Amino acid sequence: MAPRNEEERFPLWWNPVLREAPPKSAELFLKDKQRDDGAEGLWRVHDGLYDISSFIDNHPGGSEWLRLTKGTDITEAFEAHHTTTAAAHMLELFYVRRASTPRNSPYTFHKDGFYRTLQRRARVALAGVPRGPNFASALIADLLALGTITFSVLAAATSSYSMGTLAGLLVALNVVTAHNFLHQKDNFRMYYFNLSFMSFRDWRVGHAMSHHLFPNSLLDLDISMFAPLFQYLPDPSKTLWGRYGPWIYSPFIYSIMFHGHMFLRLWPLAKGRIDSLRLDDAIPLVIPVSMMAFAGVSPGDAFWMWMWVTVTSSLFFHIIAFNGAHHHPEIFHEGDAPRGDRDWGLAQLDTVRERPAVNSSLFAALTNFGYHGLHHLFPAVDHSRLPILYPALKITCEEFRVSFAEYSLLEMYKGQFQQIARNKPNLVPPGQIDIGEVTRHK
Ligand code: HEM
Repeated sequence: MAPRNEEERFPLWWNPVLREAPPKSAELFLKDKQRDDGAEGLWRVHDGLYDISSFIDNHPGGSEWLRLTKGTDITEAFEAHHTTTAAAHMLELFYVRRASTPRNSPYTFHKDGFYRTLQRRARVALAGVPRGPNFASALIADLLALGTITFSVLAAATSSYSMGTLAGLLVALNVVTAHNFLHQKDNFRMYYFNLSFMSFRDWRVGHAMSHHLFPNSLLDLDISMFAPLFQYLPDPSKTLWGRYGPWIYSPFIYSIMFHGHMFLRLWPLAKGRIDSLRLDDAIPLVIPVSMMAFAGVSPGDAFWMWMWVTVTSSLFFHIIAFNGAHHHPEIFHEGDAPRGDRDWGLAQLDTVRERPAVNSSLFAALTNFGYHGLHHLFPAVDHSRLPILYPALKITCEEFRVSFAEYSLLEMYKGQFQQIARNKPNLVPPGQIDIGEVTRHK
């Protein structure tokens, strides 16, 4: 197939008529969707409008998913989060009418397409298997949370900034692990995420609804929120500084990002908007309060050690997160020629590369965004259960002649910076690779 022409290539998701600027926050992302999705104040799934107001508080996944998404098209979220057919059957009870506009999203979920085929196989593989954490997954998360507090207290007690750095590493690993839990039905381990000053609530929108469902596009907040500091899309208008500056300033920016979240948490307070704060926004205080309570240090000493733990954890977390599975010059980003088949599942695989080193154990996967392709395809399934789905993924990839490539950690680290430097769109769509080149998961 010949490379697609300019009009077909760009924009794929981004409709400049509808939006003046990419969304920069979870709030804006939802507002844009409410305006653009043709959901008419209800919930849109494919071309149907549904009023699920009466179901919000009974939703087995938790009420928040539905409350947050009122007035938007939830097709991708709905398809990806349910591994049984129960939700689809239940949805019919709430049907109101057909939507009057076509869907804004380019993605499809055809009955015999890649994702629906994989979903059917995944259902068989997961029959009788709980979707939530197994013992090991829960234990890893709990021990990391406990380790975070223990080492923070030890750092304060010994006034050791090396110990504080170790505590920072544990916070970072704890937060990446807690990310597994915020995708699932409400559970207490999702609160571990907030120890970092980030909020699991914001991540349920900015990460679960935006990045996960529209990866590497302008609707992906992980892309739009960090521009112009980190410009991942292959935009020909990038400046030399925009392309190569991150090679110099990344570590500094990574280190202060948690403080950025702290500022965002405190900003409503400064403006007297106490009602916008939730009880779980106070979770980061567990660290300094534990330092004072168990190490007996003064509030001032606890504060400075806490700030150090926050800086180091921010650095470690963002090294892991930014250099994860999505950015490399060979991976599809909006602006590149897209695959002709707009199946949602294929779009996930086109924007992810697996890293065997972080798929080598459950601990490595939980703390480094491992099993990433499957995690995107089935976000509500605990990481400990995902390996069960590899045979289904492999067969489906073979059937649809889809490559499922694996890169080394180093390739991905280098690739992330090379991707920021890339300003020319790839003209050859994903899916043009010969199946013989496919690297398969064992
Ligand atoms: C924004 C859209 C939605 C999201 C993100 C979402 C998320 C979730 C999550 C995380 C779970 C727990 C899954 C598990 O433990 O395996 C779940 C379960 C469930 N949800 Fe939703 N949900 C959404 C919309 C809906 C809607 C519209 C309905 C039906 C009207 C629905 C019905 C159900 C049912 C019946 C279950 C339990 C069975 C199953 O997991 O398949 N959900 N949902």
